Amino acid sequence: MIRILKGDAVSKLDQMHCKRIGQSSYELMETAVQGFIHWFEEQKFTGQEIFIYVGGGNNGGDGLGIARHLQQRNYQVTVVLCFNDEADLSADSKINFDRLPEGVSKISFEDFDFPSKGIFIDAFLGVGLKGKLRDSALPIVDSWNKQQGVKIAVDIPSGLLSEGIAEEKTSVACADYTVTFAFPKLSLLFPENAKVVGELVLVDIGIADSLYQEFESDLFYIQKKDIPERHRRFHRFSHKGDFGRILLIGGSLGKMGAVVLSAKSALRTGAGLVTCQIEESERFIIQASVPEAMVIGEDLKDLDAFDAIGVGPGWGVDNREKKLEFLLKSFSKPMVLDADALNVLSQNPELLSLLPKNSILTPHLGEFERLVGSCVNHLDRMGKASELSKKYQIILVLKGANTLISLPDGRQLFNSTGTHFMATGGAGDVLTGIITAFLGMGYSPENAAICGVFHHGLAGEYAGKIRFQGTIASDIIEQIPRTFEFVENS
Ligand SMILES: NC(=O)C1=CN([C@@H]2O[C@H](COP(=O)(O)OP(=O)(O)OC[C@H]3O[C@@H](n4cnc5c(N)ncnc54)[C@H](O)[C@@H]3O)[C@@H](O)[C@H]2O)[C@H](O)CC1
Ligand SMILES: [K+]
Repeated sequence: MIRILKGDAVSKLDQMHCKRIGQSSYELMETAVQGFIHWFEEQKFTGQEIFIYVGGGNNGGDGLGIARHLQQRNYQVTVVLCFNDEADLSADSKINFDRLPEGVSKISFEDFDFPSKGIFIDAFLGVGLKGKLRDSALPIVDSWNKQQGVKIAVDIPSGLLSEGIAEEKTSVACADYTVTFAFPKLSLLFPENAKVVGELVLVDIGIADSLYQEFESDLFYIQKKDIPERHRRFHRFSHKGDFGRILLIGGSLGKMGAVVLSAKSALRTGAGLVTCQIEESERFIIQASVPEAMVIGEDLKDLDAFDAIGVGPGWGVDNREKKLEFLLKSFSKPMVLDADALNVLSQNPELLSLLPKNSILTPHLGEFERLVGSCVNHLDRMGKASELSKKYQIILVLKGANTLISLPDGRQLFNSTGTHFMATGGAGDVLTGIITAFLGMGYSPENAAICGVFHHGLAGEYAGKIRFQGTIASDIIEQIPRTFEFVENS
């Protein structure tokens, strides 16, 4: 799994990589440029003029290389020079500046009349930005933000710090896409920055995973290649018991759909036997909509028969405190707590210390803040999530665009799958079903959380490609089986 590095570690990583494999820093820049071009061509943005804002550092160097490659592919390219003097260019940028073909138009920012439409590429400032934008840079960012057309940031939107938050008042060049190199810079993963980052694209520039291990960082980025090794293998003689007996506790009058969604998701993930514990009066709803699931209408006294328990979807909070306390005291294996189970915990924080070790809590931002108090921003949220995980030795899955998993040992993992089309009622209940199913199959809680968020996000992406903003939670469930095919076979 790649680590998310901070501060000067980024340039150190580049240097070590170049030294180890005998590559020059210019060749590394060229790899980054070619990765960008590969992605760009796949997008089929055709028939428009391209304007590339270039700064004096290596981010600008990337932009100049991109200009050369695009011109060679017959695009009409203009580079907007956002530096004072050629002499100020970094060494690698100078090479790309000198290699600009005749066909690329060059114009200095001062002489640049704003065109009305085009494709805009921001290679003004990258991770070399220090502190707040200088006044001299403000008009450049302002002009960028007034342009009309597709906007693509190279590595990071100009003006955004690698670990910073774009507050309302800070000046940042907003992008529709950010094509980042090697690993996502931390700030690209913050929900507060979503509107300036746009869609996040990661370009691999060939830095070995093993090199990342030499850097201290508790932050990681989960990708597809990290998943198959975490899957449990089953064999010809595996029976439904091997795939886990799970219990889902939830639902209340008018909110039975939540348990239905969790149960279906668990079954589509591969759970062997699913039992739903619900109010007796609502039994018919489950039996009619998920015939594969069993139903228990009274409180169970003996929970030992179950491999995993998921509690909370649609449960309601009235009179649940004693039930949750009983559950936490009677089941010693890690369990999944979501939705109203989390709300009951927030109202009765003394129950937190009863949580079985490595239990998985899956709050959305609102549920999380009810648990820990309000947070100033995502950095603050990350800190509080980590504290809670360590204090109670639990796994926190903070749901959002890049769902964050906090582990009891302090590691924090960002997920890479998902789409805004998943912002729909019931998507969280689906995740509960998936994670509980993985736990029941004998996955370690850490792997159940990692595989759970990855498959859930991927199923959402597939559903979103078919249903767009009409995506509903049931569409996500339908796509779960396909995610296994993709992860294992491609
Ligand atoms: N491994 C990789 O990810 C690779 C990244 N590459 C690209 O290189 C940049 C980082 O390049 P660097 O030269 O270190 O810095 P920048 O170009 O981002 O910025 C330097 C530029 O910024 C000016 N500046 C600094 N602070 C401010 C400020 N507060 N206000 C205004 N201007 C400021 C400074 O004067 C310089 O002119 C990385 O992002 C990638 O795009 C490589 O291509 C290879 C691999
Ligand atoms: K940039």
